[in-house]
Amino acid sequence: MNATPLAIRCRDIVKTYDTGGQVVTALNGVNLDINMGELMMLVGPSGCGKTTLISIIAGILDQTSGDCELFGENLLTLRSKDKLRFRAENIGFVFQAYNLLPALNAAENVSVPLIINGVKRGEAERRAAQMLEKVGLGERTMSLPAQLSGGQQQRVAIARALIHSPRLIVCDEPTSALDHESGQNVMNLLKAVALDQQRVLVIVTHDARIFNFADRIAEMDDGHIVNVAHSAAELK
Ligand SMILES: Nc1ncnc2c1ncn2[C@@H]1O[C@H](COP(=O)(O)OP(=O)(O)OP(=O)(O)O)[C@@H](O)[C@H]1O
Repeated sequence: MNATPLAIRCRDIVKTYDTGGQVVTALNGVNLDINMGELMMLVGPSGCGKTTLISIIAGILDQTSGDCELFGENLLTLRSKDKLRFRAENIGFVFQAYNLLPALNAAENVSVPLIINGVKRGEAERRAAQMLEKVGLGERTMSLPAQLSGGQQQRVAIARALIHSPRLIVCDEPTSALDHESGQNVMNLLKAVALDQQRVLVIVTHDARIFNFADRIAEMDDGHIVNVAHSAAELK
């Protein structure tokens, strides 16, 4: 018996984009299992399909064929309303460009996922302030994004991704806009605050400086997974 429950199960995933008669095959038969409690990195050259794969895992894109299950749920079969709710409850996102709302202060930005999930504004901002404390920004709850450094903005984005306790945290190039030290801090934070046996982290990155934080690294090329390594030393 496998003691580690499966968080993500991808089987024979194919994704084609049809752009005005020209068909691009972005994923060409991807098979991948990711366990609960695991930090999985997806690496590979530009255009190999990393963003497409995390978008399918997170239910933002539908695959052309193949099966993808997230926590035992096949998102393709959900009605769009149920899928939106499932995503809002279960997934947190962290992006390279932080994607904070510039007119909202840090606490307001962090409270957004709670408000989307029906929590009242006052309660949401109280919990957001607590989460900002956890990521070391307790003093900056009222700051606007423009008043924060890149590393601080990324910590606000992490607080926002975690505030509603999602089981999947998806990060697209979370450290590539940061200097080495801020990148290491952000990864330490993600590993310490985000990752436990109830959650799974999937991180798309080109940043070799953070490969050592991964439990496994899936290498992609030309729409395929070509290798799954347990450390940077095993990369092809
Ligand atoms: N919306 C789209 N319409 C048409 N083609 C697309 C679309 N999105 C991606 N593609 C194509 O699909 C392939 C995979 O793209 P994808 O963005 O998933 O790769 P990636 O590995 O994330 O690249 P990068 O590291 O540059 O972000 C590429 O050939 C890309 O041009």
